[in-house]
Amino acid sequence: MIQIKQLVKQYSSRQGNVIALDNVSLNISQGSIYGIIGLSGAGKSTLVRCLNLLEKPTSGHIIVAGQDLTQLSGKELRHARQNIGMIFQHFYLLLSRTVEENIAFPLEIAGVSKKEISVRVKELLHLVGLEDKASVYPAQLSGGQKQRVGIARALATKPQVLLCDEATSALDPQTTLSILNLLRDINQKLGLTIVMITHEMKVVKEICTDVAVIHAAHIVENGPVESVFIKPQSDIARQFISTVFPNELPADLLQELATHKDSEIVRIQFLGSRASDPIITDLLRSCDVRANILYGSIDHLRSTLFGTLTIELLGNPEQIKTAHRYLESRKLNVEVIHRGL
Ligand SMILES: Nc1ncnc2c1ncn2[C@@H]1O[C@H](COP(=O)(O)OP(=O)(O)OP(=O)(O)O)[C@@H](O)[C@H]1O
Repeated sequence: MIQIKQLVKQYSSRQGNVIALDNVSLNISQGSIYGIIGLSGAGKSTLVRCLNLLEKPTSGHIIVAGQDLTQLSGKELRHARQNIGMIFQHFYLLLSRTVEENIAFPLEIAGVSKKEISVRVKELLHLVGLEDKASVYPAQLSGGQKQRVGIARALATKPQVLLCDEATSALDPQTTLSILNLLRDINQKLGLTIVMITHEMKVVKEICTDVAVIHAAHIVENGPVESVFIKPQSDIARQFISTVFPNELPADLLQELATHKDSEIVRIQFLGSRASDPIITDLLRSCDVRANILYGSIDHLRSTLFGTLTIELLGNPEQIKTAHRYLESRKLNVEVIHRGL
């Protein structure tokens, strides 16, 4: 649905040139919820603004639904943008207009008839659960309700793509979850492609199907969320994952464990139904090793269970090797944290 090809964005200022995006390429498939995560200054906002050409790329191509936006004239671009809705951290609602007038705004600009606008606004109010707020002003709404209006307004022209720039960053955790659930429902109901720009891994964990990690103007890794969580390739991805699945052992415990002989500390990760398997009992029954459980957690990655278990395997090198082979035969991801053989 969206292809980003060799995108470069350079800003020039008195202090010199800043390369905000350096040769960024990504494919975002139709119907996905694609998270783009990075620290402050990584280039996320620049990327999302380039996606609908609010920011003109220095070079590269943005292809949305087969159309290269970088090649369009002003008029063609305005038309193409109707296919790309956008919501923002600070909502940007028109304060002098009621909820229904805010939602109607893009339809008025698109020249839709009053009768059609009225029907469409009712549908949208229903979609975001704000039927009873049609005539109130933004000042009378909570943050979550304001974002619902933002979503309804963004969907007014029936876009195929919704860009979300830190859409839940101004909301409390409970409201964040309700907005994320709404976005997931809309993605499923309408087959909408959603791009979520965020600095919070919990957003990715809750609803994204795919994720790209952006760092210092580069995409450092990307792929289906499960693959990135199970086998992160970069330190920055590992750091983000540890904010939602903490798995670090206390340093003093690690130091003490490091003095053990004939021991290996491993982290085992499992997805889906494997999370409920009695792995440790099976391991101890099948292999002649002892196991010391150090840390375990289990939570959801979207709707799939994702578990982490850190254990110390105790035995001679041959016994530990056999234990590894056994865990691998169970299709578990095993990472060695320390080897004291
Ligand atoms: N208009 C501009 N002029 C000059 N430099 C800019 C401009 N906009 C962004 N930058 C620089 O480009 C880099 C990327 O900024 P960007 O706002 O895209 O990052 P971000 O990941 O969205 O960060 P944040 O989460 O803090 O908004 C930063 O070094 C920033 O200082």
